[in-house]
Amino acid sequence: MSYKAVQKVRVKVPASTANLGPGFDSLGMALNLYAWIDMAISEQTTIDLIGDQMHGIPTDKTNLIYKVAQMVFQEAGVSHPELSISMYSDIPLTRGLGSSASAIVGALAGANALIGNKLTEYELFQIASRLEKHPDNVGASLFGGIVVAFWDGEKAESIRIEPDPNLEVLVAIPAFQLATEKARGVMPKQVAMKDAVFNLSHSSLLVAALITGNLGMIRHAMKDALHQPYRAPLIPGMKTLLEQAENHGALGVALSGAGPTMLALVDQRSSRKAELEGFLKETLAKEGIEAQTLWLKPSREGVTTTALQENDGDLQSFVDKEVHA
Ligand SMILES: Nc1ncnc2c1ncn2[C@@H]1O[C@H](COP(=O)(O)OP(=O)(O)OP(=O)(O)O)[C@@H](O)[C@H]1O
Ligand SMILES: N[C@@H](CCO)C(=O)O
Repeated sequence: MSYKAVQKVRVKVPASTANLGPGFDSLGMALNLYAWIDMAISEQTTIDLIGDQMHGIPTDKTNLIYKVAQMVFQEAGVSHPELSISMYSDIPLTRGLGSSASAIVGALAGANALIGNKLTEYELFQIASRLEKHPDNVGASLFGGIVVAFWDGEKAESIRIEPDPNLEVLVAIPAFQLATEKARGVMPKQVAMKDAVFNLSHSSLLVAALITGNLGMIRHAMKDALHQPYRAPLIPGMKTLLEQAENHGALGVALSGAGPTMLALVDQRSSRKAELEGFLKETLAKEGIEAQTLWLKPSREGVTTTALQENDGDLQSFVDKEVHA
């Protein structure tokens, strides 16, 4: 991490999947699907959103990235009211792949780089958790790998786990959006003790399986009684996928974050990948849901920043040359 203030910075931030089934609001994994943000201190604020992914995102000072950057400056006791911001993202919005967390973490890291990293990663994690109100997506986007975390309303703590090298991730991204707020709204305010114990034991077992590389245990551990049963009616086909994907080659299956994306963990050595992908797509199609499938890997790296020089190209040309190369 650089401690020298820079004029212009390029941020690369990974997508993330939260919960991994039983770890509601406490487990997250960074994925190798990325967003990029260029940020510079400027005379006048401009916000340039590149690509098809960003429909509906404001381009004035109400923009989340602008607002989060200002929080960093305020926390560090500096004033930079005008910023030039460009963003490009391959992370679909409002689908359960942590788009809001990527925007928050990207903005925190970018603004912090512009002021010579005055805030620590731990401080950024506190701000990010406060903003998202849960630490799972932001922890994964910030630290990379698999993150086990809590946020108690005041502070967040986390430990990062190195993902097993054989872990691969298949996501099925439905063509409709589901806001986290809506998917949290269907959950009960109180849960039965037996469901709490169910999740404690399964989440703990899942963490142990991920740490020890016991991939065969994932099918037993990746079960949830706290949020998926309530969210299933919002995603037709989800119940069938949860019940049957393991019979088609998945190590385990879960709703990704607040959905609607469905996620399967897969051993990359599996010979049944095509079968699993077909099963996910066909199950959703039977319910009239068109879904895009993507094969991903855990992203070992969290958010990174690179100082840009005057003559470095803009984000659009970087995306054309490097991302879509
Ligand atoms: N680059 C961005 N700039 C500004 N706002 C963004 C950006 N990306 C996401 N958002 C905001 O975050 C909202 C999506 O957040 P939401 O928590 O509902 O879904 P998600 O983060 O994609 O999924 P999940 O949290 O379930 O993984 C968008 O509707 C938008 O308001
Ligand atoms: N843990 C969160 C992730 C979505 O932002 C949830 O499931 O609501």
